[in-house]
Amino acid sequence: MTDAITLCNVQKSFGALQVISGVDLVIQSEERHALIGPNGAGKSTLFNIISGRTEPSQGSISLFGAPIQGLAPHRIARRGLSRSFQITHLFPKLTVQETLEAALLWPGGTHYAFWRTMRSLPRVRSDAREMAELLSLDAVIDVRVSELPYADQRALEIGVAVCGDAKVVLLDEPTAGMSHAETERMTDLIRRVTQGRTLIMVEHDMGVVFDLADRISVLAGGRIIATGTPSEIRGNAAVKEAYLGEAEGEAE
Ligand SMILES: Nc1ncnc2c1ncn2[C@@H]1O[C@H](COP(=O)(O)OP(=O)(O)OP(=O)(O)O)[C@@H](O)[C@H]1O
Repeated sequence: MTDAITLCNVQKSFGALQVISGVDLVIQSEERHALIGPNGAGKSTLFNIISGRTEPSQGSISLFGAPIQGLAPHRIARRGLSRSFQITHLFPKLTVQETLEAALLWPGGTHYAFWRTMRSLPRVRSDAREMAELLSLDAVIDVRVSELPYADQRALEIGVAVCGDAKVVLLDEPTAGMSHAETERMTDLIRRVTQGRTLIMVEHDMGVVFDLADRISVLAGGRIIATGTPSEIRGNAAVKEAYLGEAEGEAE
C-alpha cells in the first residue's frame, strides 16, 4: 500500500508558543484516519499545515511521496488534496446541481480552457447528478444552497470537497452541530463518498470517530501520543488518561 501523506518532524510555533512539537505520521492511501485530542491540542493547526494554509516552522510534508510544504493551498489541491469548506464558502444563490458542476470543473483546471469546458459540459452535468445521488441530494438538486436545510448544506460541502480528482480529503468536524439522526446520515455519507480515497478528519464525536476511522491519532500538547486502530486506541492507558475517558464521558 502506498503512503498518501507523510509528516516528518513537523513543528509549528506562534511566536514563543510551540503548538506542534515534532509530529511524525504516515497515512496510507485509502485509509480513513481521525485526528482526535483535547481542545487546544493543535488539531486544527496540523490540519492547516497539511492543506497548506499554515506553513510549518520545521519539518516536511509529502503527498504521495512528493514534498508539498511551502506550496499554496490551491497548488496542493491540484495535486489531489481537498479540504472541506465551511458553508460560508458555498455560493448561496447556486443550486445543488450548479454547485457540483462548478466543483467538478474547478480541480482539473478546465475553467482556464473555455472550449474544453464547453465540450465537457454534458459529462459534467451527468457527473454532478451522480454525485447528488451519492450525497442523497437528488431530491433537492434544483434547490438553491441558501434554501437547503443545514444538514444538506454540510452534505453538499463534503460533495464539493470530494468532487473531481480529490484523492485525499480533509474534513474538519463534519458532524458539528448535528442531531443524532443527522450525524448517522453524515457518517454513512462520508463512508460512501470516501470509498477509494484517503480521509483525514478532525472530529469531536467519538461515536463517529470509532465508527468511521481505520486508524486514529491522538494529539495532546502538540504531540501525537498514540496512533492505532480504534481498539488499540480504546485500550491505550495514556490516551484514556489524556483524553478518552473525559471525551467518552461527555458523549454519553
Ligand atoms: N494563528 C495563531 N496564533 C497564535 N496562536 C494560535 C494560532 N492558531 C492557533 N493558536 C494556538 O495554538 C493552540 C492549538 O490550537 P488549535 O486550534 O490547533 O487546537 P485544536 O486541537 O484544533 O483545538 P479545538 O479542538 O479547540 O479546535 C491553541 O493554544 C491556540 O490558541
